Amino acid sequence: MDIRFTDCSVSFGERVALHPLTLALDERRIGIIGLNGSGKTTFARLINGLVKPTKGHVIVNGLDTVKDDRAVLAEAGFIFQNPQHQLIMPIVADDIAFGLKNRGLPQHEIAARTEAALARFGVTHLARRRVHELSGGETQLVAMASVVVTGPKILILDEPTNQLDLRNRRMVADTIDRLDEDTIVITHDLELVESVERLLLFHEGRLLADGKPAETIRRYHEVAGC
Ligand SMILES: Nc1ncnc2c1ncn2[C@@H]1O[C@H](COP(=O)(O)OP(=O)(O)OP(=O)(O)O)[C@@H](O)[C@H]1O
Repeated sequence: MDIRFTDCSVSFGERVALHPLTLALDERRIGIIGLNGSGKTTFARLINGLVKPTKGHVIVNGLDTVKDDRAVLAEAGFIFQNPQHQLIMPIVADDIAFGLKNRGLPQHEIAARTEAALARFGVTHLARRRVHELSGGETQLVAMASVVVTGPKILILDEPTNQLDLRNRRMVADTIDRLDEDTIVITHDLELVESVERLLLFHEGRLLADGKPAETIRRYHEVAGC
């Protein structure tokens, strides 16, 4: 990935969610940690243009998140903290096909790509299931398949193991590890980011640490006071 933040800040009314930040990200595996409300999600949403900078610019693989907003959405896929909210169609396979239909692809290509995405995430057996009947782990895998099928180069995952039991957590973590796409993972699950190439720590809307996981996690314990 090639993501550049230039003097970028975000305010919601009076509240500063992100203080001015200049930063370049070019690793394949990046993690983001920090206390609740520290600015992690705001930072991540800047990357695919869901949040626009109040000041400054964010450039993602050469695209400006304000000027090229549609192209940025295609470049960087976002899997939300509660992925059930991003599943739109009632049936799993239809949900995975939805983004492809929107792009006007021919039916045979939609069918082939949907099938490949189901297989890639190990959810072929769930193709005809209702999305609201899926377990937490299944929902996470289907949400990843629905985003990845459209071909983003970067995947942003917001707390992907939140609320998963030990087995589903392991399955989702292994799936993330094997992704070909570049990933940015926001999490409170420190095990999930202990082997990323670069780990960022946000605190009160500022980037407080940025480096190898062990050192960033040490700083996190310091600011958390435990
Ligand atoms: N749309 C919004 N409108 C107003 N304030 C917002 C909005 N989005 C975020 N904030 C505020 O910005 C700050 C940073 O929020 P953000 O969601 O980025 O934190 P976070 O580190 O992801 O938190 P968590 O771990 O709890 O998910 C918080 O004080 C939050 O209340």
